[in-house]
Amino acid sequence: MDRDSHNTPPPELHIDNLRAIKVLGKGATGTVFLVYDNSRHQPFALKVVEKSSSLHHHADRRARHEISVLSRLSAAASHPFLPHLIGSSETQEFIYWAIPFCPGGDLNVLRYRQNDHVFSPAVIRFYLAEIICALQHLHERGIVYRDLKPENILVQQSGHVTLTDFDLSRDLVPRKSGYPNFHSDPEEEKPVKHPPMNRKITRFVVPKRGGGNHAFHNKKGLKKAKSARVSPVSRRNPNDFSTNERSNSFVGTEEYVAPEVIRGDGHEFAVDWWALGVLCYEMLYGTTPFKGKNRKETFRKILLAEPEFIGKPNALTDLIGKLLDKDPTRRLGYRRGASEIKEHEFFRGLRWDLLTEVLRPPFLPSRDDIEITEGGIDIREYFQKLKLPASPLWSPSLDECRNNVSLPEF
Ligand SMILES: Nc1ncnc2c1ncn2[C@@H]1O[C@H](COP(=O)(O)OP(=O)(O)OP(=O)(O)O)[C@@H](O)[C@H]1O
Repeated sequence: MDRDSHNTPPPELHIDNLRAIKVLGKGATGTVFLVYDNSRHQPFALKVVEKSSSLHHHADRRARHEISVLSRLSAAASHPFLPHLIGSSETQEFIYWAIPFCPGGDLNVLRYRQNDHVFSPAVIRFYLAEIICALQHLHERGIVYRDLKPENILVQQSGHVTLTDFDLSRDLVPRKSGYPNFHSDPEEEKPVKHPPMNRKITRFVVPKRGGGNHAFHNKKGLKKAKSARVSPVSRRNPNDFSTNERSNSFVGTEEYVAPEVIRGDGHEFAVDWWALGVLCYEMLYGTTPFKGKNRKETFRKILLAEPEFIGKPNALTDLIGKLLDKDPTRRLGYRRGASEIKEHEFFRGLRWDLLTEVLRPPFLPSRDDIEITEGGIDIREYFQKLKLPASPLWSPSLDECRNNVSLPEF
């Protein structure tokens, strides 16, 4: 996003005029605050990225990329299961933008609240249907999401879902005919080996061969990402940032990464359908299908192991199996995109056109979730305090720590 393409923020969206009610979450790049705006009489979520963050290379570029995706998504009528950009701005220190607040938390938190930490097939059907519609909307606009996981699926006040976090998304070139795809790239990537890493801290990119500022060579000459989580934006040189190349960057959250990404074959929209299969499996069984003791084992399983299903095969396990086809060209959704998945038996009888009309989604957030605290948090001060050496007089609240993961450099 260039500076001029920013939506001009309304004056009340200036960071110095905002007081946050609480920290909603912290991700690898940003801190998300709940902000109550008097003039709008409704709260919104404000994602704030520190430009100079020492933890994240090119945090500003990634933030701009996310804003630009959000503003594209908001340009025409916004999609009911995708966020729209309320406004964005920047100061010398921060880039920040506002999106609607989702009081229901994310699907991971919601799953943990269920008995046995799993959702019923009926609930899975509802959420999957909405996620498929959101992905379809992105794919039709040439955007591959690349970061589908329960933590990025938020529940709106209405109980419907919204996808969040677009900084790893990428533009692809549609095929001349049929479902959009990458142009094929004859150059093949070698498999990349990675040290073990925990799921919570695993979003990473291995750059396309020959590129990438943060790549380094290990003893075997294989490139590794220096940072645990470097977005594709930071990997691209300016000429790369166009839409006309197949991506060989390595992106995603370890347990959700598609086999073609690990193989370095270049990847396309089908990675989102793979991740949908993993998500569906996790919602059904409470664990992801290829989880190993460490990253190496997880990747080995992703490449070689078949998902294990418990009990009798049924429409849902059939759907998962077809989404988890290791060959992306045979994977459900590869040929005709979301339409192919919507036609699967698991969704038989579902009125896709009436999804938004469902008045009683499986879970409705309670209205009392928003407590407006006196005074609130001064956002600038919040970041300043983070820079101070740990003091017994001030420490982030549990809420503030919830998603605060440290990122090992390697
Ligand atoms: N609109 C929203 N409403 C409520 N909570 C939100 C909203 N947006 C984000 N959050 C919370 O903030 C957390 C971090 O947000 P987000 O995933 O966008 O940040 P990030 O830095 O890009 O994270 P990641 O590490 O996944 O890249 C989310 O997991 C979620 O808990």
